Amino acid sequence: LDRLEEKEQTPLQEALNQLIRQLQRKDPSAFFSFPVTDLVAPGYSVIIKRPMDFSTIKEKVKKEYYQSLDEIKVDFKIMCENAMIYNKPETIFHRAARKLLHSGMKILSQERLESLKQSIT
Ligand SMILES: COc1ccc(C(=O)NC2CCC2)cc1-c1cc(C(C)=O)n2cccnc12
Repeated sequence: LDRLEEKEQTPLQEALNQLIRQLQRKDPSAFFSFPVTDLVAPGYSVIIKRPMDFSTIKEKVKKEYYQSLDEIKVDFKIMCENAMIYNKPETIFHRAARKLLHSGMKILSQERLESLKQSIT
């Protein structure tokens, strides 16, 4: 394939991107769409050792980093937990993270992932 042609998406990549779309709908303020910078969050890069956001997760899907549906759950949880570590409980970001984690765990539930796995094989 020459550089410009989009590579075909694998079934796993399609399923992962479908899950990410469902998860991002639960982040209407787009607080989790892009990496948090030290500009908007002073000291962030010192406090948070494993930054994660939806754009990074999508990049990892594109680079075929995830070998199974379950692996995206790890990065999704890190992304939400980072926000609950850095931001104080009463902030809009901490509250948004707790809500996103809760709804995301339903979207990424074992039974949901199991049935998606059937559709991939
Ligand atoms: C990609 O990150 C963001 C993008 C946009 C915004 C944003 O719209 N901020 C305005 C709402 C109050 C100012 C906030 C954030 C943001 C996310 C976060 C997270 C996820 O911790 N954050 C923490 C402290 C300050 N800002 C943020």
